[in-house]
Amino acid sequence: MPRQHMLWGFSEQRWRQLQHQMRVKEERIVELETENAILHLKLAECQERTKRRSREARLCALLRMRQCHQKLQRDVKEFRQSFLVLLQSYQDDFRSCLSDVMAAVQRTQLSLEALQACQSEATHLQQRLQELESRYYLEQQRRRALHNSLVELKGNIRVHCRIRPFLSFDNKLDGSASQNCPTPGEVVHAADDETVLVRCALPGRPTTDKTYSFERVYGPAASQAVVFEDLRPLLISLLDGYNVCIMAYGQTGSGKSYTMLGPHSEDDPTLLSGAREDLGIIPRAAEELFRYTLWLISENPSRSPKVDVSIVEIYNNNVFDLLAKDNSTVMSGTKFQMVSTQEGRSEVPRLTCRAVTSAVEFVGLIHRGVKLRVQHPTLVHKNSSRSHLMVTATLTTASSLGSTDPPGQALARLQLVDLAGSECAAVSGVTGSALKETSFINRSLAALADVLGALSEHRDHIPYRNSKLTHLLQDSIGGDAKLLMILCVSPGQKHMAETLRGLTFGARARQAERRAPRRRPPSPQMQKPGVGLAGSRAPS
Ligand SMILES: Nc1ncnc2c1ncn2[C@@H]1O[C@H](COP(=O)(O)OP(=O)(O)OP(=O)(O)O)[C@@H](O)[C@H]1O
Repeated sequence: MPRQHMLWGFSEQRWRQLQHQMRVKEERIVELETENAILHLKLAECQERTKRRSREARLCALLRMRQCHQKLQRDVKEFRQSFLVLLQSYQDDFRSCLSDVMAAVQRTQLSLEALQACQSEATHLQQRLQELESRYYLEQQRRRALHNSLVELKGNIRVHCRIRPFLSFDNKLDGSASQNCPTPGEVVHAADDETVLVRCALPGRPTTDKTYSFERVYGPAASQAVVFEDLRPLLISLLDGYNVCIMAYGQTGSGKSYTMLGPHSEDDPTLLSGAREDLGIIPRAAEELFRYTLWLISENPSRSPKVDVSIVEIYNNNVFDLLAKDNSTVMSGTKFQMVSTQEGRSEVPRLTCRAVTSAVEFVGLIHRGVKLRVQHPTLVHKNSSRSHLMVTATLTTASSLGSTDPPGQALARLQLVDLAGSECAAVSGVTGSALKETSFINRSLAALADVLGALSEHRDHIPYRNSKLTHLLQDSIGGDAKLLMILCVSPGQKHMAETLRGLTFGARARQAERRAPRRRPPSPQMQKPGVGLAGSRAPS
């Protein structure tokens, strides 16, 4: 080496120095290699640790995943179970709903069948109804014909006789009581429902019995209701288009006003306030008339039946409009002339005619009219009516819009008449102007007797125009109009002469028959079924 280093020019020292340095370097290399080995070792350890940790982490993750999986499995299982339960309940619900629906469908099916059965039944019933309606119409025609034949058989002019009770004023007048009578002084009796018996006992002569027959005879105990019930069927003729007249005839104090109106006096007219059972024919007929109008409306609402009322009194052969009269001055009312229309009807032009909508309103008008009626006290009784009272109710149909009926068609007329008393001036004790009244009364009643006589003899000329009374009654006591006369009779001996006259008058009147029906031809509207009064079924 020394040679070498000498060759290269290094000194020994330098050589040594380099050698030292080399050794140091080698040592350092060893050191570094050791360190490197250590580091390698550490690295290997780290790597090992890292591997182990990552393995552990993976294991943990796997474990967690497994746990999750297991939990999920459990959840799925639970969910499945609850789903199954739910499904089961849904299925149950569905089954029950299905059975409900099926039941409902079945029920609907049954209902449908029932409905179809009902529909066919309804169709059948409708056909039946139509059949019945046409049969009803035919029956209705027959009923009308039968009812009319019945009324005609009984007589278009009928007489009912009513014997009033023996009253205190009869006693005062009657000094000549018959010993043969059950009640002293009472000589007129109802022998039966159709016969009046008058026991005639004249001084110095043997007692003789006279009998008179009428369609109906009422004794003193007969109530107002019984009297009305017997004439009610006659009012039904109004519905068939016939004019009807009900009049009370009889001597002064025999009970005409009582029968027609009810008990009343000038100071206390109980027409409105009196007991129901005391009501006379006029208020009862008013109720009946409105019962008919209600019934007509129920049959055919488009017909709107209407009732117009006029009230007149015939005093001294003059016609006075009681609805136009001034309350304070009794005789200040207008006198009316009568005319005959082209159709031959008797009418009083400009007569007040009030439309009434109820029986109460109707009776209210009569109440007002009756208060204005002329009355004078007579020896027989203090409230003697000195005029004929005539209440006329005209039934019309005021057809409403759309109805086929002609508007305002007059269908029938009801006349209710309370005649003034027939009397013998000597018995009633009237003088002066009252005597003149008596003469007018008797003359008009004689004219009535003439008309009835002419009718009974079937004369061609009926003297309606001989008095205002008969002229006004022309439409009600001729042709096919129905007249019912209530012959009122006092039972006392004192009135016997007048009673016998009245009974003879009544017996003659009942023979008054028309020769052949002269009914005015029914209007087209009256021929239709269910239209107009003629086509109506009479209420029971
Ligand atoms: N059936 C009867 N029951 C009870 N009282 C009666 C009956 N009929 C009449 N009267 C009574 O007899 C009296 C006379 O009756 P009403 O006034 O009715 O007679 P009238 O015939 O109308 O008389 P006039 O013609 O004079 O007016 C009255 O007091 C009345 O109350």
